[in-house]
Amino acid sequence: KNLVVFASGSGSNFQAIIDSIKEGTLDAGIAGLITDRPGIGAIERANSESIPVYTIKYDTQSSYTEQLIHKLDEWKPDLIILAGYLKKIPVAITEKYPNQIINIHPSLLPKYGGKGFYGLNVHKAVVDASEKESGCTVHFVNEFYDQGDIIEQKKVPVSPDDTPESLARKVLKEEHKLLPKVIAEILNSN
Ligand SMILES: N[C@@H]1O[C@H](COP(=O)(O)O)[C@@H](O)[C@H]1O
Repeated sequence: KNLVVFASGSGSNFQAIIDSIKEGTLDAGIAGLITDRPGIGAIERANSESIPVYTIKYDTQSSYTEQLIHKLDEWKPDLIILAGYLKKIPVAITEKYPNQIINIHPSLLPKYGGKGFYGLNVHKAVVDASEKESGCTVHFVNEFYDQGDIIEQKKVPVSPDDTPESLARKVLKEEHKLLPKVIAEILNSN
């Protein structure tokens, strides 16, 4: 089974997928990594595994869509994974790959999701609201940020002395377990 991963940052979730394949807990291959910016940690991880990388040359929305259609036609994914990818997926792609695109988000959606909620500011909002628990969510991707059907969530307790940084570390640890697990479940159910 063929995976295509999208990332915009350090790529630790991408690495969790690579490690699960190496450990044999995920029976799949990674056809390629798509990024919207150069020089990120995810690209270094791909290079050390000789995984092909495509960096989008973003000028117009239509060329963005065309580049994605072209690359995905070439790499023929069975499943597309957004692992810390910040740019919106065009509706032409979500319609072409219904229930074949998943995203991981570092909160218990629908809380603290949507435009503007990404990275550390999610955890800052959780701590500022004195939430007792947070967590992470894997969901299908549709044309609205973080609003596709929820597939699975993992809860993480928030302790009174948690900072956004310490909470982010706790949640990221659970993300690295949840994402490969959900990918395996989807591939096994197809
Ligand atoms: N969408 C969010 O962005 C962060 C990316 O981390 P990494 O996978 O690039 O290390 C993760 O917390 C993920 O949930």
